Amino acid sequence: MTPFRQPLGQRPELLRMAQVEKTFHGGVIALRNMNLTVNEGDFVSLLGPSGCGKSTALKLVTGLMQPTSGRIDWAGEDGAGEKGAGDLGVVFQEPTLMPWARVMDNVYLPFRIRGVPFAEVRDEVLEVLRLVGLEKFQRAFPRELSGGMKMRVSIARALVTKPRLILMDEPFAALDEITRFKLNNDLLALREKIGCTVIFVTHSVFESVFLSDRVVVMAARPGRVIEELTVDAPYRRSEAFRTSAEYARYCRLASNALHRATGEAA
Ligand SMILES: Nc1ncnc2c1ncn2[C@@H]1O[C@H](COP(=O)(O)OP(=O)(O)OP(=O)(O)O)[C@@H](O)[C@H]1O
Repeated sequence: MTPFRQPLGQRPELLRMAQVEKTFHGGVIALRNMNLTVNEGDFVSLLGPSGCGKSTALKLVTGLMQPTSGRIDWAGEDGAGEKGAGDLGVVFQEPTLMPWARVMDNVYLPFRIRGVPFAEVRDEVLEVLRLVGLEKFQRAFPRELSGGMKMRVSIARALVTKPRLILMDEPFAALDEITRFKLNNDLLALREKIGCTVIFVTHSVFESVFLSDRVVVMAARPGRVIEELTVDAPYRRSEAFRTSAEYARYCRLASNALHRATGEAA
């Protein structure tokens, strides 16, 4: 059984942040005593007010930025291990595509960086484009695509290497509401097919509840986790879930937690 089909309490641990602190030059304490465990198959949203350190937490998980103190440990490593490039896929708010390259070449990029010839991974590139619904646009250039389509390319590029963990930093924040709903639905369908683990940063209570099985609420100054809400509603979630009393109840709980987080920061 893929881990995300297992009950939350029974999934193997993937990643643990323990008492992580990040202080930037100039003395800004972005995170202090940040504790978070992510298990294989989890869809975890980091929800919190602006400046509470959500993006900093993601950057620390990538290993491109180091904590000032505390530990970030990965299952199966002794704690000091470097992440293999195939272990992480990252999607940002801006799709950050190469404008001069066709869709298929943008998606091929993570392999090209590793020196893998296109012929060897052509099938993987086309398969992931099919999964995000863009197989007909494989030869298009980014300028020919809508904002939502560019984001799909960015997601395809993050998924093409089949990473253990996908990090998403407000990927849909710049999109209109209808496109955002559609991409939320499609992201869950993709997860259903691929079974990946996701850490998803968002400001949106509605988005976090719709997507996640765990909503982790953070407070600012200093940034840290203050509450966690388990969304115990079955996947695959549909429009019926989006309009259900159950969804409204979870949104109310998450919204109250966010108010407490903001109140703590005031
Ligand atoms: N490179 C940096 N140098 C100094 N301060 C920084 C740096 N990066 C982030 N910060 C500060 O650290 C704090 C946390 O920033 P971060 O971007 O992680 O928050 P966030 O929750 O993702 O915010 P938002 O939701 O607005 O994107 C903020 O006060 C920010 O100004």
